[in-house]
Amino acid sequence: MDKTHLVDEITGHRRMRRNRKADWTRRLVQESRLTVDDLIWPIFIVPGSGIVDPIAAMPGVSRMSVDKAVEAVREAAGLGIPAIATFPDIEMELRDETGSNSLVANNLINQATAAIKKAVPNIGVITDVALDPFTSHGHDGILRDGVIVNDETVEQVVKAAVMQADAGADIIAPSEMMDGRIGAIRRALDAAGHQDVGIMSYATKFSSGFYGPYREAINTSGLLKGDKNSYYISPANGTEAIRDAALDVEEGADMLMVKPGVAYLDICWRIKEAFGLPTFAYQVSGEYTQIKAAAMNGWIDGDRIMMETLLCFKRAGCDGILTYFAVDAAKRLAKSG
Ligand SMILES: NCc1[nH]cc(CCC(=O)O)c1CC(=O)O
Repeated sequence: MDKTHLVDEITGHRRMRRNRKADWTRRLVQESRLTVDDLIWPIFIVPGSGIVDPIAAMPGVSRMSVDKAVEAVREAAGLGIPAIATFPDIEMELRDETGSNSLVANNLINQATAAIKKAVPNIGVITDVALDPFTSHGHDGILRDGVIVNDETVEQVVKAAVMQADAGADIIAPSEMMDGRIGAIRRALDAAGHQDVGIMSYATKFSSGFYGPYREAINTSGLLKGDKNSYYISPANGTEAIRDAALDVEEGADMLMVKPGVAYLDICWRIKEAFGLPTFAYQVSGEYTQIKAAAMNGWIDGDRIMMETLLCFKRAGCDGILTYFAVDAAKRLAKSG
């Protein structure tokens, strides 16, 4: 039997492979593209100087003292990366029940912001106001009688946000998922003269096992009692996530984030469709580590999967990605011209 004829009968004139036949056709029809402009690089800061301390659970990622972070950020800016996000790993002695170090004007995170903005003024600095790096229990808010208290936490987070803006932060990114925080932070920033400081809301932050290596990086895993289910969103709930994001939009968020990333691409798509705000995904520590670990075993092509996952965020509607791969991906993008 004539095999060509058989295919023709089934497909008619519709042959999808025509557009895939050569490199030039594939380039012509490519829908989504990843560029260096899409990348935000999260970094970990430690006290001291001259320190580059590898994080065991995140091969290729290190905690850096402020001086080393400045050097690394200068390199990132040179590669064209538009923004970084900072997370502090502070001394255990400074952590307490209420995370009071978050309200010290020249704490580690604010020192880092000031130094980075001074040395590399053209890179955007995004800071988180959650209390987990500062609390002795590893929770994102203030713990009273076993409960993370919402309004009291918001009050503190608002003050921390203003201090971060005073230190030079360009965008405040609240990740602690307390109700009402976006509006409260917006009002406080405006009252303090920081009208131009933006808010990237961790609008939909899911209660996820993918955060494991991050908690090692900032040394909260040993501290954390219980889970974060009373403030993060259940991985089962997409519609609830959209409602939560809607409130953040109403309260004045400039940008929205979905976290974690790859397992939540449906949320990215829904958020972008629903609000049209600049939408970002956070490819979190566990996602990074999965790829790295498998690649180190020779089981997958790590670079290929890095680029593939980042491109998939773009296809899912994201305007950009927070990723520990940012520098590696930027280098690859520079090479491929
Ligand atoms: N405010 C907490 C916070 N800030 C950043 C991350 C995770 C980032 C990552 O896993 O890469 C988390 C989650 C958590 O520890 O519960």
